[in-house]
Amino acid sequence: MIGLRLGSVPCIAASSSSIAKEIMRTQETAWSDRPQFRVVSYITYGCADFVFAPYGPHWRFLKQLCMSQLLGGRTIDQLLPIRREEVVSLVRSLYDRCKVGRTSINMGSELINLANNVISRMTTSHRCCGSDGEAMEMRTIVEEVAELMGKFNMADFIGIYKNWDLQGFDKRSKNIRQRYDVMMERIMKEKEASRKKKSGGIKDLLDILIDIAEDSSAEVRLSRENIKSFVMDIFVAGTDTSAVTLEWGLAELINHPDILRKAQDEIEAVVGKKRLVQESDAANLPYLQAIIKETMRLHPSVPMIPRRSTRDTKIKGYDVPANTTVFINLWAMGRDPEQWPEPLEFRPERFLEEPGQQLDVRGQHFEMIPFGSGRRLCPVRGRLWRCISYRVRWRRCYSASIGSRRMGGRWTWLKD
Ligand code: HEM
Repeated sequence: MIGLRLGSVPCIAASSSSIAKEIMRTQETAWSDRPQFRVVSYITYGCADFVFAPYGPHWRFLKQLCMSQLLGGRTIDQLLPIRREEVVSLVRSLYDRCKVGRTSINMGSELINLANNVISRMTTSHRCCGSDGEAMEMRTIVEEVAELMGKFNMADFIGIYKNWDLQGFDKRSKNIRQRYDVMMERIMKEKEASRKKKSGGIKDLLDILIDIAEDSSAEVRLSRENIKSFVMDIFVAGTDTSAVTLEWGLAELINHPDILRKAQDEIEAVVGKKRLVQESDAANLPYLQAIIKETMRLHPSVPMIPRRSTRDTKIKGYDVPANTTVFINLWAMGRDPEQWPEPLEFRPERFLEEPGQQLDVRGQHFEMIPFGSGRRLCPVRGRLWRCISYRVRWRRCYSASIGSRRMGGRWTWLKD
């Protein structure tokens, strides 16, 4: 654990599973808040969303909605056909392009499109990568938000910079929010008009949110800002994370043909060659699951989880004042030699063979918490993302022909 002061803000960098456990489990109630960064505050209508909502009654209400309705098992199951259609459409398009000898395909952008389309159709019933300008605008906004949120903003840490926009982040955030607001107003008005005309059918997440906002007996009335910022949450929290994980997984498989072969063998044995893998097959594909865990261990798509203390606490005997920001460093935890023998090796077998390493990723085993832990654990935690896609910081382009050759010239598990 390292305690430091970033400007005027006391911070802790936590890089071991025992400290993560102390913060996220033993002292959970003191550490369930998130730091209020300036860019985030602009973009989320003053933290009216879920991801950055202060820990309190509003967050609790949204959490309960997420678990019971918005991202609950029933909704996720009802929206399965959307995920399946998008995955099949990508696989067909890759296969067709390989067949006509297209030499290189940028898998990073294919996978981010896939993740965007799945999230967009589940949320608003519209594809994100359609030809219309609105779809592209949503994608651009999500990319800009993700980029801005990842930057170090001096105004968050150094008091004298609070009133100056030296890095131009305030201006950019206001511009993004304005564009997003115009677009969401249009989408919501269309949705409200279409809801008047038809009833019944499968509801997307925006339908569910509008239902709740119109429910006069609801414990908390959702405002328009709450709805817009929640939709933004789903896009920002759901697309890049899923896409990055999948792209790293592909990169590791291409670089480890023996592991790829084993995964193919498992799929051929369990699923056969006549159909595509389905979400429901996952439980019977332990080696594939181990590959995904190993990918998340080495390449967590959320490398640092930010939390904030709401009262004075003690961590490992040290006094930690209220309003301290902690960065839980999942990247370092996944590479900790104390926990992982040969930590830099990509070896999925460690999750199947080695005693004590049969970990799951739902926040109970602190050696590896890619979805976080405790009350603020990711509500999806491995349910939805399995079927979506990928993107990454380095090595953006992969050659589909290399992938195909490495798979023995056949897209065996991809082929319908
Ligand atoms: C590989 C995919 C994903 C990973 C690795 C991931 C990881 C995470 C992590 C580490 C957190 C912080 C947890 C904490 O503070 O303890 C989080 C929070 C969250 N994630 Fe995910 N996530 C993924 C996919 C998704 C998807 C697909 C969605 C939505 C459709 C989503 C929605 C959220 C939300 C709403 C929160 C905030 C929860 C809260 O603050 O109470 N995530 N996620």
